[in-house]
Amino acid sequence: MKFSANLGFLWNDRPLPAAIKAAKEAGFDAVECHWPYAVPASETKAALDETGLKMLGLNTVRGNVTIGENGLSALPGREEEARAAIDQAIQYATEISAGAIHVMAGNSSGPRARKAFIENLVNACDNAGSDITILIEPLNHYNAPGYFLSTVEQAADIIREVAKPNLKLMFDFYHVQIMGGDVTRRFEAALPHIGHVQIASVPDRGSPDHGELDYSFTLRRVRELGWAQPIGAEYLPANGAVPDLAWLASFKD
Ligand SMILES: O=C(O)C(=O)[C@@H](O)CO
Ligand SMILES: [Mg+2]
Repeated sequence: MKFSANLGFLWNDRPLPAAIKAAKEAGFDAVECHWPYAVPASETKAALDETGLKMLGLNTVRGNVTIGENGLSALPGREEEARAAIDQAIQYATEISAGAIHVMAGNSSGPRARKAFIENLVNACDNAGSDITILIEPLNHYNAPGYFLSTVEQAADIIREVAKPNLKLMFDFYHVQIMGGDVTRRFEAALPHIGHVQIASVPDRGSPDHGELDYSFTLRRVRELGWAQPIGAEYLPANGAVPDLAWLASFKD
């Protein structure tokens, strides 16, 4: 299997270009991040070019994080800000040839929120073009209480309704296990919609070699089902930002 280092959590104690180089030295096949915007895209691109790693994805900004905002795209009345966040992400992703943008929904619920989310996703898919995948990710209700999107089934409904070929599901096993479990069957059912896969141990969101999910089984099944893209290692290192990587050698090709 191939793995992508999620630099939102791994090596997040250093500037993004240095984190990209650390991921390369550690043997990752790709990288992904959360919010790279403080670093000029030219600097991120230079590190990607130097290491030969691809940036698989980045997120749209969350809004006012000091009051707990967690995305803008499913917030009725905030359409202008949501569009600006999507435009910003598309521009950055284009400059660094990133593969995907995770459009963050935000904390909301109900039909007006759904309508706003769908309209923003249509706009994101149309403006991103065919080289950039737009991702939506269900988040669990412990880490993201009140988040608009919490299950893969809800996300699949939205993907069907938006009906754009470049809209896909971010299937994060950590969140999916917490929100109902049965992860292997649900992965298989969602497979046609999946655009990226992420992992972490449950419930502590640590390295994927412990906890209630057995990734040596789960990832074997993921591979048997034909998934060949790098899997995002999105976990919280046990001792700060430098990750424990014993798991990587045992899971990698
Ligand atoms: O929290 C996650 O899981 C993610 O993948 C992030 O991109 C959302 O902040
Ligand atoms: Mg995730």
